[in-house]
Amino acid sequence: MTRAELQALVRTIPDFPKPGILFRDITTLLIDGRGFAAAVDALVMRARPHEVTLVAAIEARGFLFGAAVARALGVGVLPVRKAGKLPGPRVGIDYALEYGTDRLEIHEGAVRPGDRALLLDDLIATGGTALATTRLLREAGAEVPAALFAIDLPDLGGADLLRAEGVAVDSLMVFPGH
Ligand SMILES: O=P(O)(O)OC[C@H]1O[C@H](OP(=O)(O)OP(=O)(O)O)[C@H](O)[C@@H]1O
Ligand SMILES: Nc1ncnc2[nH]cnc12
Repeated sequence: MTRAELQALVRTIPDFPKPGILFRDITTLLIDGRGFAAAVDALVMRARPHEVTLVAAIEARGFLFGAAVARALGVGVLPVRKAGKLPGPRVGIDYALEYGTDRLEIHEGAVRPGDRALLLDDLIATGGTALATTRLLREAGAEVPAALFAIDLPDLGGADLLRAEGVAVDSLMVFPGH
């Protein structure tokens, strides 16, 4: 499947969840068996050279790709969760979103010293989520050599911010504009 074919499976919905936001909806891609398989396969291909020991997937849409990619790589998947979901002792970080603020958490001890974590999410916009997750994982003792996204919104600058932190960033689809 070409990049254009994959891109055609993403629906754009204006003014969701707030006026002025062009929401890139991946549910249409997910329910298309060929599209989902093509996206996962392409993410796995990009992930392999980084030789990661763990996939860190960000709640909620990141879980969908993260678990599939981790299984294909033969490594574990670390759910990076929104505040209040994890039952045990946890470490967390607050961050700003394109449309609000939030907090992400992982369990204490979820990362082993020397782990090479691949950050995985459906989309990068301002980069607030990915940057906060990178810092959280690094503070917990992991290296974060690379981050992969199904979609990059380059005009919001998130991918460049993450690269400036020393993370290799790649994505399957690029949507210019907001
Ligand atoms: O680059 P940023 O500006 O930080 O935005 C990207 C994040 O926003 C969306 O998640 P959202 O918080 O809407 O949560 P969801 O996956 O639970 O829908 C998306 O899935 C990314 O995680
Ligand atoms: N424009 C957008 N579309 C879908 N998810 C997003 N997360 C942050 N910005 C987004």
